[in-house]
Amino acid sequence: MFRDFRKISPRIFWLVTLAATAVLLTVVAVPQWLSKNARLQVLRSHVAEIAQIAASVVDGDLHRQLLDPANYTPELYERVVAPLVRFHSADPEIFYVYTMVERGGKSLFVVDTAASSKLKTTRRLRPSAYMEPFESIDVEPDPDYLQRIANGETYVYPSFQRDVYGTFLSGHTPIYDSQGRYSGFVGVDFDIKYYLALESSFRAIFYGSVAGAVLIALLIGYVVARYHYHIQDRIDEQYRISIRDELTQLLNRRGALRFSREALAARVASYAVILVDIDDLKGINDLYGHAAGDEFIVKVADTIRNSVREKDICARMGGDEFLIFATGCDLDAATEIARRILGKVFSHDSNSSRSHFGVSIGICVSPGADASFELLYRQADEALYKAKQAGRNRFVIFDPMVAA
Ligand SMILES: Nc1nc2c(ncn2[C@@H]2O[C@H](COP(=O)(O)OP(=O)(O)OP(=O)(O)O)[C@@H](O)[C@H]2O)c(=O)[nH]1
Repeated sequence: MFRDFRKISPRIFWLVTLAATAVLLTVVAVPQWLSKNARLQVLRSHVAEIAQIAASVVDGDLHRQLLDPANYTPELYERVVAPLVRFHSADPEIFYVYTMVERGGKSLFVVDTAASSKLKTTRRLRPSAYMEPFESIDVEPDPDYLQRIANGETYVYPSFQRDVYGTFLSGHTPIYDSQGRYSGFVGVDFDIKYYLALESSFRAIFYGSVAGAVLIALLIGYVVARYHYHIQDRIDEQYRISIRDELTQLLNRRGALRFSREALAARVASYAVILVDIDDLKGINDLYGHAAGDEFIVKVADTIRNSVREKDICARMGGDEFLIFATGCDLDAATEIARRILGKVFSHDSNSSRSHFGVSIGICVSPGADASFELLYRQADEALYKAKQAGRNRFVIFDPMVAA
């Protein structure tokens, strides 16, 4: 039973498994990829909202004053950063919270909550100094982003960016003073580890789906390969039946023709066709019954099979006629086969109305590789006819001189 389960067509198994894997992985991976992007967009919206809330707690007038280094005092710095520190302490998932101003196309840090001793965080943060220039490592994806912020847009990077402080998804929102004038902007940074932690459960789902897809593909491959094997096995079986004679299990006429032509294609030095015909089978049937006739047919078939080499083709061509098609068989060898068969099947018939149980044989040997099956068969049949004419229970070799 277990062995039976292993009967599959290996080539079909791998082909179908690979095709099913490709289809299923596409079905699994494309939505996963799309939803991963969608989740990043959700995170970007979240970062934008946090940046907007952070901007709303900053006193725009004080921040505007601090933009001029001439106004800088530690007290003013503390007053500007204090509400952001409270905000940041309330949401420790945010990595950095700071404000900036643009000077000559570059961003400079103004205040940074990391610089305050009042910030409640467990992280080790690296504070930026007042008016320290911002250095990005990655290329800015949107070179006009400072302009867009100045125009009132909340700008969130398309994806995570590396700078000298780490790898962050950053959002920036403009700050306005009480007269509605643009007065720098707030920045909030979310660390990539925060994102990876959020993504870890989705990654587990992704790998689970991929493993599931591969398993299903293997199962589909197995079922199809098993079915293919089963169908092929049945076709082979039908073919085996279609070229065999049921009674004797020798090849039938169709099988004999096919294998003889294959043997002729090998173009060996000589071929022999030996036709064996039962003597007076009608008499055996009439006197002893059809079953006895069958029994004698089977006996002749077994004798023929045991009198030739394994590679020689043996067939029952019709009711009482048999064919031996032997490759690389000269006249001496063909004659020896005929003698052997005659000796083994002959016996006297005790009933006086019949003389014997036996066969007659016609032999035709073709020297050379250019033999034609039809011609050899016809000539062997002529020789067989002569054997019958001469009194049966004998073999006759086809003689081209006599035939001519
Ligand atoms: N028992 C049996 N008889 C068959 C079978 N096939 C054909 N026969 C019979 O074999 C006989 C062949 O008759 P013929 O061709 O005249 O040949 P024969 O009686 O053997 O006489 P000769 O060949 O001239 O010696 C017929 O009576 C068929 O009915 C079979 O499968 N089983």
